[in-house]
Amino acid sequence: MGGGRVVEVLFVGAVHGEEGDRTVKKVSADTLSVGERKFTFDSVLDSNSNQEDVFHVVGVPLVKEALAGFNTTILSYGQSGSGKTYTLWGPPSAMVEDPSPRSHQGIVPRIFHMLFSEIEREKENPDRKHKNYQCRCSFLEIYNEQIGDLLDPTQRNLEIKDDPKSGLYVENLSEEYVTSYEDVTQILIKGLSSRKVGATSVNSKSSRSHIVFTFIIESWSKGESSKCFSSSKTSRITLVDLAGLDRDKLEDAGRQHVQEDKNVKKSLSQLGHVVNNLAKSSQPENSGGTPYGSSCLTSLLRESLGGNSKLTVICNISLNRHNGEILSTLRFGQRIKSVRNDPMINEISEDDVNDLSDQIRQLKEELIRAKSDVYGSVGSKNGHFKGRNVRDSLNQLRVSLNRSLILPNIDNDLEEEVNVGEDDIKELHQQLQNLHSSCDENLRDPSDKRGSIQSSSVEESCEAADLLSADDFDSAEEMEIEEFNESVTPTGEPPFITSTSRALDIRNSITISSCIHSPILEEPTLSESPKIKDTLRKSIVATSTLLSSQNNILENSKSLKRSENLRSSLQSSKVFPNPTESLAASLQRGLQIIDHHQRNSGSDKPSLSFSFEHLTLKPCPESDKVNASVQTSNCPADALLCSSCRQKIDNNTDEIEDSLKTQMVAVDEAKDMVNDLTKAAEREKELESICMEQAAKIEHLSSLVEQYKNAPKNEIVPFEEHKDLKDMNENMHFDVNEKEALLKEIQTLRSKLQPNTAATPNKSTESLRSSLSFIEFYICDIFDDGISK
Ligand SMILES: Nc1ncnc2c1ncn2[C@@H]1O[C@H](COP(=O)(O)OP(=O)(O)OP(=O)(O)O)[C@@H](O)[C@H]1O
Repeated sequence: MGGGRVVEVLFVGAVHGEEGDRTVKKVSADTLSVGERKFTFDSVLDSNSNQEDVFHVVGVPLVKEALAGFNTTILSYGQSGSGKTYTLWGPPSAMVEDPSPRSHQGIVPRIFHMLFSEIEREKENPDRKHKNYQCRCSFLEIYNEQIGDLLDPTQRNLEIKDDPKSGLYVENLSEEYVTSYEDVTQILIKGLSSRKVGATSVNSKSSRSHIVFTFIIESWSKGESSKCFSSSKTSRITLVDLAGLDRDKLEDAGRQHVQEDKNVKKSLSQLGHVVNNLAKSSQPENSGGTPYGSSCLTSLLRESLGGNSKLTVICNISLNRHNGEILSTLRFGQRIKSVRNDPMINEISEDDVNDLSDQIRQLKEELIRAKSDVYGSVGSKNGHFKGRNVRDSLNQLRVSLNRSLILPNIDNDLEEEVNVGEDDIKELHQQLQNLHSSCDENLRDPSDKRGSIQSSSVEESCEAADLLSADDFDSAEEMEIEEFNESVTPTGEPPFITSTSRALDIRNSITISSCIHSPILEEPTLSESPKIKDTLRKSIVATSTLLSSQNNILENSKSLKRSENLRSSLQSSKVFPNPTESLAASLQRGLQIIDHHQRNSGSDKPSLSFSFEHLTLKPCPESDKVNASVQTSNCPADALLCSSCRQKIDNNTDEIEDSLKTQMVAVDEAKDMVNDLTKAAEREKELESICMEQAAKIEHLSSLVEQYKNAPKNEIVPFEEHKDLKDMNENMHFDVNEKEALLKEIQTLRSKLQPNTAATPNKSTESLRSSLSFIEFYICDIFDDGISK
């Protein structure tokens, strides 16, 4: 037994005679035997001892402990008629007597006689004249599992309430302030006279209820230099007289008696459960599963059993009772002896209060600042980031990241096509007509071998070109799809999707299609732009989206500018007399259009973008054109190009694929970043919640300190509130590790935004870095200047 945990068990009673074949004997000052079995307690008193002896063993230590600031409890336990009431209170007639060794006065009046004597002595002590006491008491009984007020018998069936500040209390239980021993004895007499009594087989005035007398002492020591007090102590004395069990049934016991007996038995059984549980766990912190709430008695004794109180249990036995009852009482004494309580001096010093007061003032100021920062209506103290909070910033960050995630998606690149305007298309149409004219000229030269080879094809192409008009573009996309489907080979591969066409396909702006449906096109004579044939009208693919949004696009100054650029690009194109050269040039222009468009559209979007500059094809030298013409027999798109161009396109396709891989890496990084930021947002939410909790604590602490500092000294402040102050003070601090963790998160995010991070666009990077800086600022603001200590 140590660490301030004290459970004293005394044996009090008439120890004499024999019970059956077993003799009950006091063996020593702390041991008794029942037959061969020995029981050791802190003290054993027999019939040779009187009330004064019991008081010296139990009462005197209690008074000293109570005045020192400890909570104390006496629990009187034993079978009916064993002397519990006699030991505690004594006969009513003796209550008003002056205590004397010979008096039958119980230990309770003796305790209060001594207590007030001590208080008076303290007051008269010139060294301690600044010490003041206030005492108040209550008296209740638990009868048939209902709480009644013994000082106001009209108050029946009172309820136990749980207050977060002061703990459990009995609602509406009257309290009497007392200033003298006489005051207390009057109250004891009044309360005891109201107690339910009845006849048992061994006690004509047996107590039918458990009674609890509670006495609270508060003291203030004034400091020499202080206007208030230097320390305050509060202690509670709890005196419990249990109803006794009567195992012998009275023959004429009525229904009421049976009910009383049943309730007494039940509540004592639940007390035994609680004690067993506490004895097993033996550590207050392990008493979480203790069934205190199983009865009114155990609920009210929560602090006395395993809590903040010094506990004394008086086990009364009478040899007139059954052997089993004696053993039962002794076993209870043994079990409760191993219960560990955790008593402490309930004191609060002026320094504590001043510290708390300062802390509260500081916290209040910081809370106001933190609130204004969190909710952002007035901005931070430095005037930065007005009207924003961290979550807003994170949301913006997330939106920015999402944009970056979407734009590299190849499937969505159709948007790039949309920006080709109607005028651009018309210009292209004009370009085709020019090519058509060129084609006609070639046809008119029969001496040109290449021209004759090309003739049928070109004728077909020219027919196609004739059919091409601006209106035809309305259905261009649909036709493109149909054509593409038709051109898929039995192996499932589009026959003319070469490396070049794949590269173009990626850009989705120009599609090179072959003329496989025309036998003419089987000839290697395709020397014009692929737009010549009707099915090739879709060589420039204008999506329906594009057409439907033309007006909007044209109204947009940027789009208009792009259109103008495109137009001038097209207008500057010359018509090539040679069909192959013309085709190559057409391809080149198409690529230039795409390139130009990509660069322009990329300039106003913080998106990832491809550079197609490296894909631009130059017109082939004349020597290569002849070869190219020969190679067009199977009409694959790349077959229309020279070998060096093809090689270049192949290489470029690889570059695009590499570029795509890079974009995918960037997408993954961005996704990781979003995840990280989501976590950071959740942390920020937790931080805000901590702020709110802190606010509640501050409010409460503030009211408590104000109460202490401003209340007149003759007012009573409940003890629980002192304790609360201490507890809250201990829990007041923020964990500085939280700040470090948050800043580390920010650092990690920032490292992902370094300029060398693959494919992260500058504009987005700047935005992200700015957001991170704001979050970092916010965290430092909260922790460094704010609530942390
Ligand atoms: N040590 C003692 N000296 C003289 N009389 C005693 C002593 N102990 C008990 N008595 C008397 O025995 C009777 C029963 O005692 P008491 O009422 O205190 O028992 P109890 O344990 O409180 O019983 P119950 O549980 O039934 O209320 C009383 O009349 C009391 O005066």
